[in-house]
Amino acid sequence: MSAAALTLEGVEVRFDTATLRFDCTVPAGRLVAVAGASGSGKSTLFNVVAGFEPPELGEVRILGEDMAGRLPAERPVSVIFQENNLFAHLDVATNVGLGISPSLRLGSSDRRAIDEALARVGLAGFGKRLPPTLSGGERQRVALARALVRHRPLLLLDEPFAALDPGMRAEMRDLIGQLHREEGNTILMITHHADDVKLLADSVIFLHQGRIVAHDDIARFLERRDLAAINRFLGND
Ligand SMILES: Nc1ncnc2c1ncn2[C@@H]1O[C@H](COP(=O)(O)OP(=O)(O)OP(=O)(O)O)[C@@H](O)[C@H]1O
Repeated sequence: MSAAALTLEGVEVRFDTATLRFDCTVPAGRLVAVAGASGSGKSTLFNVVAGFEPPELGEVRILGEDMAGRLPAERPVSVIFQENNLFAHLDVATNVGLGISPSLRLGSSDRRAIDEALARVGLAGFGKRLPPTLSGGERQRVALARALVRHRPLLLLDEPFAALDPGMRAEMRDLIGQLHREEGNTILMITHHADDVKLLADSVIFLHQGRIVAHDDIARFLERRDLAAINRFLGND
């Protein structure tokens, strides 16, 4: 049997005012929405997986490997945040190149890979532009291109559409769906929008007060009526 993309086993994070506990197994190749009210623990879950928040207890495994002691840069993970994923003073191609080589030692095949990734996200010819001259949607697509050249098996998207208008949201959603189908990677995506869940995710991790209270295939999740927090999220009466 192939290893799960992600396993959280007895993971516990303690803050002054909250203790969060996570247990879940995400099979490889899924596009999982991570949802829940503000303060339910979504960002903390991502921080634990990416290595920014070492848990007090428990084990984080990615593709079967224990991540204990592995720094964020050493984990097979890429993260895209809501905003500020790019260095404003570096052009688009250089920002993407950082995904290949943090010291920017780039050969000609690397430059081809950068151009190819920009083309895949619909930004062919944007290489020399500086991030402040791009729209919010374009900047997020540059961040996606950088994730593409990294080829990490696990991609964490922390509300990647939050700063975008509805038209750009829909475009980004389509692009992420398409790239996920092409790459066959595993994606976890935090969202506050039921539409993103319905249109993009194949399964859902739903958090409530620092616990994963549901982890369902999308069809089962949309039928749930047993938890008030999920009803609120889905807009059920
Ligand atoms: N560094 C920290 N120090 C103390 N408490 C924290 C810290 N980070 C998170 N918490 C607490 O942990 C809980 C979960 O926070 P978290 O940011 O993970 O929620 P969230 O679901 O991502 O919220 P939002 O949707 O508002 O971003 C909250 O009670 C929060 O106050």
